Amino acid sequence: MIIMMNCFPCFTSQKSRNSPCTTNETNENVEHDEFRPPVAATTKRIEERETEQTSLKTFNFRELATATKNFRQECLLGEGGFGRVYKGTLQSTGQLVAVKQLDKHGLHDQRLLVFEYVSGGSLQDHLYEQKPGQKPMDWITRMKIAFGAAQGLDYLHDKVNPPPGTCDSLFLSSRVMDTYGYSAPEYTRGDDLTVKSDVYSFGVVLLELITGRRAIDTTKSNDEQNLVAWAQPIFRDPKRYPDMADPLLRKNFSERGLNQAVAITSMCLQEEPTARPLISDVMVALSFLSMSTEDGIPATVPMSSFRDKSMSIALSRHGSCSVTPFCLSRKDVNNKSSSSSDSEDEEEEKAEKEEEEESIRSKKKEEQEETAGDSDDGSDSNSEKDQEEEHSQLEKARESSSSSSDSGSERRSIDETNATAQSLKIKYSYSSEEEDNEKLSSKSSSKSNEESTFSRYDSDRDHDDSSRNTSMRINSLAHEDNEEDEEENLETRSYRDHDDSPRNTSMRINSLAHDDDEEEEEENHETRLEHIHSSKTEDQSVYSDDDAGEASGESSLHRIEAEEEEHISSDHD
Ligand SMILES: Nc1ncnc2c1ncn2[C@@H]1O[C@H](COP(=O)(O)OP(=O)(O)OP(=O)(O)O)[C@@H](O)[C@H]1O
Repeated sequence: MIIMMNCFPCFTSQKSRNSPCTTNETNENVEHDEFRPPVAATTKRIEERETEQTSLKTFNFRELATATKNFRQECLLGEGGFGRVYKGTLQSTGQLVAVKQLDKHGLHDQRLLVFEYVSGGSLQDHLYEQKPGQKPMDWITRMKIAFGAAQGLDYLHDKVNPPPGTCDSLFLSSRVMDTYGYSAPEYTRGDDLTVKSDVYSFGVVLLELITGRRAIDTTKSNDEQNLVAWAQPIFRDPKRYPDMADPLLRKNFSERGLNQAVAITSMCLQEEPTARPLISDVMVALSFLSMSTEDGIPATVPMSSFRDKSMSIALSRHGSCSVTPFCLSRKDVNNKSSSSSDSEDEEEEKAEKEEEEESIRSKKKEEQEETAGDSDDGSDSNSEKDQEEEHSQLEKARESSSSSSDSGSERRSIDETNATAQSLKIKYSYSSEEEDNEKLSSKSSSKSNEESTFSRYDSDRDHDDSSRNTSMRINSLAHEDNEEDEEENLETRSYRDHDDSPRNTSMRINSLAHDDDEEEEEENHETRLEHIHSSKTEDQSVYSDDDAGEASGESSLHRIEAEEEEHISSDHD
């Protein structure tokens, strides 16, 4: 973490800067695409070694002094919060390095950190200090940089041994102090720093990329000097997201891509560390946002890509995930005018309403099951009573939702949304087309009179001839432990709910009718995702269940079972 945060603002370009400290310019063309662990140095160890886990290398002081010509002024690259950074050439290998000399007057002793030399300048140079005639950095490049940075942080959080957080606290605290504008609120509160503190700092960098504004800019008016403070009210008002974009982009980005990037940023910058996403999920989301597409609209993100479902739900609110009820298809996005936000608002309000309703139903079901467990008799009459209660609760939720949407101002904040999203656990299961069609047809006749969440998808299906439609249903579940039992209960409940229309707790997406292009793209994403997740455990691997279905050439039915934890519905109690 410590090392890589300093590497974030740097990336390579083909041309190198000439420096008297450069003795072997051919090394400038070192391949940087692939992430490699940083190199660290300390004067306390004189032997050079490689460990199996991290490939950490140590150097002796003499070697680094020679490389930097005894830390000569002409080798000075710049100075940061830690101290000065010198360019050097390792005599043994000829490799170019940047040697950061931690401030001698601080409490760091004589510590040096060694980085691969990055020849293209810093992110700040490219974002804020463009040379005359230099083109502003485009949207996709910004997303690629964010993706690369997330990969680096993911490596440090998940793969390096020892992971960040085991470093000595003195070092950590100095570093954080010097990165004012990037430090997480828990640091100011004096709380422990965790990997989620890094996620916050990453969020600040992401916000810089989106807005083209510095984390701290004292040249701006008081209320705009601190970037995060400036952005927080905007995070709560999605209509204003497009206003956040760097004006230098001249609106050359898809609105959906921007909305998703802002949504991710907003999650990273949550006040409460536990509400922030895992960097691995941020990385996956950015892997999609950084893909160039013909129409400039980012790919839809398969929900199963994420370890924590809060990310998929947050993205789905901005029209991304391919299997969520709230997302828009590419066709929909194309049909939307870039500035229109009314229909998006409606979509979001509808999604919020559905979420609230689902939450109430789920809670009710849990209670019903508990009651059924306590007493064997009288469950029918109880269930009727419960259903009446449920109905009235749903009505209340609808009323409050519609009154807030009428006022147009009482929008749920992103923070609240994320908190709700955070508590949703979603599981997937797949079955064959035959089986699914059977289930779907028996349900379709009893489809709720209630306004369908999935009407958009249904209509897509109606206009699509493809036999490879992907179907999905979302059902609410009360318990997580015994999946098989639940599966049966789920089906029973699901059918009963249809009979009880319009209080239909079973939500279905009958079609995510992909056109051929999207189908192809989906495949590409799957490949990429598999790559990203290759180091994850088997049960986290993506699409493992899908493979069987695809092998038989059948479309698969994705069933999402959403379980809401008790605290979600506490709002409605
Ligand atoms: N690996 C590197 N390759 C090339 N230049 C580098 C490298 N690391 C740092 N520099 C340059 O050295 C200067 C100081 O870097 P440093 O990392 O100390 O700055 P910073 O990111 O502002 O510091 P801090 O992390 O303490 O906030 C920067 O201008 C940066 O461009």
